[in-house]
Amino acid sequence: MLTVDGVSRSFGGVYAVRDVSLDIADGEARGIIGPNGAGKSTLFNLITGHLPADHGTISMRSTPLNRLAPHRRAGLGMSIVFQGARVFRGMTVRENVMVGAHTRGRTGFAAAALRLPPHRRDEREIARRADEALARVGLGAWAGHQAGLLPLGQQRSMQVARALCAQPSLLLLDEPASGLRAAEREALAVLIEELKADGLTIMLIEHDVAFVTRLADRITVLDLGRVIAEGTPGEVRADPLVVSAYLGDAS
Ligand SMILES: Nc1ncnc2c1ncn2[C@@H]1O[C@H](COP(=O)(O)OP(=O)(O)OP(=O)(O)O)[C@@H](O)[C@H]1O
Repeated sequence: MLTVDGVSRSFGGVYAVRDVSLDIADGEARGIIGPNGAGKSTLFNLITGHLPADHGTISMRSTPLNRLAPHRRAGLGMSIVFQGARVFRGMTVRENVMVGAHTRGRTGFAAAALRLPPHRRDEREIARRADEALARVGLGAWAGHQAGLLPLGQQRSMQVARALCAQPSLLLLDEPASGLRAAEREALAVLIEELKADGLTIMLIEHDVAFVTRLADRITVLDLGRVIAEGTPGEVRADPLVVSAYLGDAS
């Protein structure tokens, strides 16, 4: 599905991501863990095209991505839920989700967010897709409600629906469980399991090792921008390098 080959990115001479290579199989759930500042979010931004790489190549289903802008990559089936993704609180849940489809539609994300006049036919189709995505994450009944009224856990599901509205084959989730209470985490974990069962390929950045261990087929561990370990959750947790760099007492 996705191949990252020797990718590096530095800021002011300091590597945020250094010579990282990954191969994500179709239908795989890949966890990305590592201490603060390890380069996890930067890696996602390199994959989505929100940041250009200094070196290396990224390809999706053998299509080289390096020269493609984020919306072109989205068009190839890649969708991201950013860390702390924005909720338009005064808009309805459906409208919040429709914003996601505009990354693939003719009208842009900004126009959607500002509610500029869209193309009508596009708009009907996008509303239909948004309702489908909302039903998929269990928020069908909330479509017409103001997004700001949703509890945090359901706002997170709404953001997943926003990403699903673009009909991705690869879904990137950057710390989707952060700030959620135990019951909300559990609901999100079940949703991610269901999406995986539907055949979606998933990349998941998460600090909560138990959460990522439960969901990931394989885990990649970053430290100081480099991959220091990769394997099944069991292999990674047993790796002495990982224990000293990251897991510490949590292992
Ligand atoms: N736009 C930027 N400008 C300058 N430095 C940056 C930028 N983005 C990231 N960095 C630096 O790159 C390194 C990696 O940051 P990144 O946010 O990718 O780590 P992370 O593993 O996602 O961390 P966290 O778990 O805290 O979210 C850090 O040292 C960070 O300060």
